[in-house]
Amino acid sequence: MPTIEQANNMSQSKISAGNVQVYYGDTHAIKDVSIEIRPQSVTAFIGPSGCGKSTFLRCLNRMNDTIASSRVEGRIEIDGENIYDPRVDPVRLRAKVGMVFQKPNPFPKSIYDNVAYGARIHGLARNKAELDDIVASSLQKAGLWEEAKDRLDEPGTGMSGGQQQRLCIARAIAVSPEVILMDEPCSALDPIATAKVEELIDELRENFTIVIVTHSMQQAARVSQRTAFFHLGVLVEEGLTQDIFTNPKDKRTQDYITGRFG
Ligand SMILES: Nc1ncnc2c1ncn2[C@@H]1O[C@H](COP(=O)(O)OP(=O)(O)OP(=O)(O)O)[C@@H](O)[C@H]1O
Repeated sequence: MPTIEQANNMSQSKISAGNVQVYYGDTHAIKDVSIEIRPQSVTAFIGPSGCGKSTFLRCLNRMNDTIASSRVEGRIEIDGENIYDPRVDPVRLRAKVGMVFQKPNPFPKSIYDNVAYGARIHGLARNKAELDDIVASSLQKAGLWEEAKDRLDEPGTGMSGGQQQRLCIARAIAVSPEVILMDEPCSALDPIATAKVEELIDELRENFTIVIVTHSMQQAARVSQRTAFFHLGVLVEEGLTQDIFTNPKDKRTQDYITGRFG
């Protein structure tokens, strides 16, 4: 029987993972990880290099399927649906669970076409006017409309690094995802662009469930409501961000947040 708190956690979950193992060939990269991720909030994954944060993040939209040597075991459900069910189409899953990467990676296309790309593939617009609306509203939600509206035909790659990352966020938003996974989205950005993306993450959580991998504990503290600390492939502890940073339960978390390793 789950405790009342566990039951509450379960009923509030957007993503529920149980006993997840990930292997790369013989390397056991994720060891028995179970976690509940809440909707409309930001969950940060932190931990020293190589602890498995990105590997676990990639499990949540089956990006690991693209790595031949990787094998995922255990249970991962989004809205109660097993995302590893063979009937699930990974392309549709990745529209529902979008991803933003470490380095901004706009397509070598115009700003407009970068944002319109996924909407076209998934047939989300019936005509040009609807596509225009999707592009405009996605750029607005990504906080990029003012900077982009007069240069929609220019290449996305001609924007600054911070603008390119917000363009990639607009591209992810354009296919109406429910979850956005971010793998160190600010690591290639300067402090001003980082602050803009962090502000954006805070706004986006009203409408999306966000999971962010970050090397920066300050960033985790600024943007997330909950934090999960990974070490050597194990999820050591997960909880309210303020508790993890001020009153961690596990000595390994304490050592990491006080800079004793990592
Ligand atoms: N494509 C891959 N093939 C083989 N092993 C991999 C692959 N990707 C990751 N690993 C291994 O899995 C483990 C976890 O790596 P992962 O990149 O998930 O960690 P991380 O915590 O995100 O690290 P970092 O913070 O440095 O990005 C490491 O031992 C790593 O070497």
